[in-house]
Amino acid sequence: MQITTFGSDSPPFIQRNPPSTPPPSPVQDSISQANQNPSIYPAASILPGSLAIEEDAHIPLFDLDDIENAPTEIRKELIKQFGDGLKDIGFIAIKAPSLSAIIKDVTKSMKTYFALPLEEKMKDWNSDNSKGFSEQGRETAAGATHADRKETFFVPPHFKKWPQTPPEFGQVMERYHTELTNLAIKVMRYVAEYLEEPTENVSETIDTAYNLLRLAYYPAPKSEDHPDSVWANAHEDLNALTLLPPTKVPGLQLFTKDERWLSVTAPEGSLILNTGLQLERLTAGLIKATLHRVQNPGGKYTYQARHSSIFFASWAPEKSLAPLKKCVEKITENMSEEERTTYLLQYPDVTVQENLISRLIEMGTIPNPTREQVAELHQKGLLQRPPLHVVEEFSDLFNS
Ligand SMILES: O=C(O)CCC(=O)C(=O)O
Ligand SMILES: [Fe+2]
Repeated sequence: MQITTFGSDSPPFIQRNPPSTPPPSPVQDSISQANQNPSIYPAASILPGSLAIEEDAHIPLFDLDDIENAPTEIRKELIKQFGDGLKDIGFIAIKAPSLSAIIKDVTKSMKTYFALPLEEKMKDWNSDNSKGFSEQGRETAAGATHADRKETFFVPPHFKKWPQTPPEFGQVMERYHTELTNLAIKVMRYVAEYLEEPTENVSETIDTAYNLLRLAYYPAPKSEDHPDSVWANAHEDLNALTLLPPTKVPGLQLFTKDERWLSVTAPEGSLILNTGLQLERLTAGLIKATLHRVQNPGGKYTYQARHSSIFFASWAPEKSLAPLKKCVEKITENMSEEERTTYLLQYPDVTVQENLISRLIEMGTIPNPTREQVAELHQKGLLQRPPLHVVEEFSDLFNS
């Protein structure tokens, strides 16, 4: 099965929404609390400044050239800081001045495109929502009461049906896709070095063929918008790693380990980098996918729109996400044998593709999975948080 062509409500493969029912596992506590407790997982509001996140996450900024050119001992230290940033905060920034020109072109093209009348953009809509344009209201996070307030243009690998306006759109996006694939491969080499793994275990199958680009236009809030509707509801990314340029209008927020929402910003000429569920599985949770969302920050930005170009790097569908031995040793070193066994149940030996399908079922994006699909995924230790209707339909499988 092709991974990017599921019939779904939303472009698949990108985000894991927080589950509507809190997960039982202790390691998911922060997420489940976030869902249950409105004071730490507040509904968004567009009222000026009402929920403005003024506190910045202060994500660390790295220069990959510094790492590359550093003498051995300093390189070791820089790699440690780089990996610890991903492990402890989940988001870092990397300097990318050579990409400034293409990022400018991408932003210009997408601004022109999204400013077109809706009827025009709808010509680029595809019924399976897995590529091209999607209008507002197409994507609702599981458990959320309102759809994300955004329009998107989704560019899967080998995309060919480019919009006519602006004429350079396709060429610009293809160039951006290639540049960011190269950068993702480079970043993964540093991740491998941090994990003390051979490069091929980590960066090998990051390839243009699996990487996806999502252009997002978040319209300026209007006074008639429902106060609970946000630009993008809280989620974790499903892929291996995500790269995105900082935007003029802020709005990206991460959920910290001590359960606070903080704003994610980075200097111009850099890219923000966060990691997704594929890397979480491969590292047995050593580098976890961090919960994040996008919402208008209020204040002087209250009535401003936002444009964002998000690049999702992924491994090949057949790659095994069985946790790497060294990562397992590190993360479980202080656990008892029993704790270790329980902990590792959440990271079974599954492929990228199996993980993706199970997540899409959990999110409701594949609403009617077959009995065979459910049985196989459940037997592999996936579908740990199945939607209620799936449990009811296949209760014998879940009770066995
Ligand atoms: O627009 C952004 O800043 C991030 C969007 C995002 O998290 C996503 O599309 O997965
Ligand atoms: Fe995301």
